[in-house]
Parts: sequence; C-alpha cells; structure tokens
Amino acid sequence: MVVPTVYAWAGGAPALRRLTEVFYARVRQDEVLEPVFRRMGPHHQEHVADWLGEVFGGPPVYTREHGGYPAMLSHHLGLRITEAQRARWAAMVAASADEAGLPSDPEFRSAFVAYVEWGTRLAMANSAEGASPPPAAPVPRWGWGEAPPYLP
Ligand code: HEM
Repeated sequence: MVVPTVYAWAGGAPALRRLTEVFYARVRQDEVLEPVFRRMGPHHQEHVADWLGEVFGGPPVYTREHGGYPAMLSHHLGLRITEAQRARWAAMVAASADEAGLPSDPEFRSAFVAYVEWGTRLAMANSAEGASPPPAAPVPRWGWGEAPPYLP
C-alpha cells in the first residue's frame, strides 16, 4: 500500500486553508503576534496555506504563483523575529490545527509539529540582523519522518 503524502493525509488544500484562517484570526487577537502581522497583505493567509501544501507534498502552487523559496525568504528577511514570537507562532499553529479539524493522529501531528519547529527556527534565524541565508533554494519537502502511518 502506498503511504499518502502528509498533504493528502491532512485533507489537502481545503484543510490547510481552514488552518491558516483559524491561525490568522487568532494572530489578530494576540498581543505578541498582532504587532508583527499588523501590515500583512489581504492574501497572506492563503499564500501561507499554499506554502504549507507544497512543503507537505502537495502541488507546487507557491512556487508557481507566489515566487517560491526566494519570495518566502524575502518576506522574513529583516523581521528580527524574537524567540517569544517564534514560540508563540509555533504553539498557536498547533492549537489552530485542533480548531481547524486537522487529523489528530500521532503520526500526522508528529510530522506537522516537526516541520513547524524546523520552519519557525529557520524563519527566526533568517530574519535576524545580518543574516545571509542562501537567496535561492528548493522549497523543502516534508515527509513522515520516523513514524509513517501504519498501513498493513
Ligand atoms: C514554519 C514557519 C513559517 C512559515 C511556513 C511561514 C510562511 C510564510 C510565508 C509563505 C510568507 C509569505 C506570504 C506571501 O507570499 O504573501 C510569510 C510571510 C511572513 N511571515 Fe512567515 N512563516 C513562518 C514563520 C514565521 C514566524 C515565526 C514569524 C514571526 C513571528 C513570521 C512572520 C511573517 C511575516 C510578518 C510575514 C509577512 C512579511 C511581509 O508582509 O512581507 N513567519 N511567512
């Protein structure tokens, strides 16, 4: 049996759209994150959903329509994300996954939070003063890691 992508397991694009809708509604109410995202554009949450979809093995929509890795990187350069902001982002997206009805099985959540830990730490490092990350690279593709779903 073929193991599905994390993207398909999550519920595909509609599930990730629900996730970022819930997440950014919370961000707007959050004293730590609201100032960071005050000037986000009207399509920010859809673009982040498209990024996540591509990372988790879905179609390369972010690369095709929003500029791929170089664009994603450029949005974080110079933001000077603090550890408090990063940690809040990570905790809030995990909590939003519950409210958005993403799968709650151990395998999915393990893969999901592993990417979120990795991605938020990278975003923070790239956003630091004087950071010089590679300007071009492929979009990461995140799989199941050590614990894929058991499909007999
Ligand atoms: C896994 C972690 C993360 C992912 C997947 C992610 C994803 C993205 C993407 C795809 C964009 C560009 C949206 C577009 O094309 O319009 C973006 C922009 C942005 N991100 Fe992140 N991000 C992450 C972590 C963070 C963290 C931890 C912060 C701050 C606490 C942050 C703050 C921002 C801000 C403020 C923008 C908009 C900047 C602008 O308007 O140019 N991000 N993010």
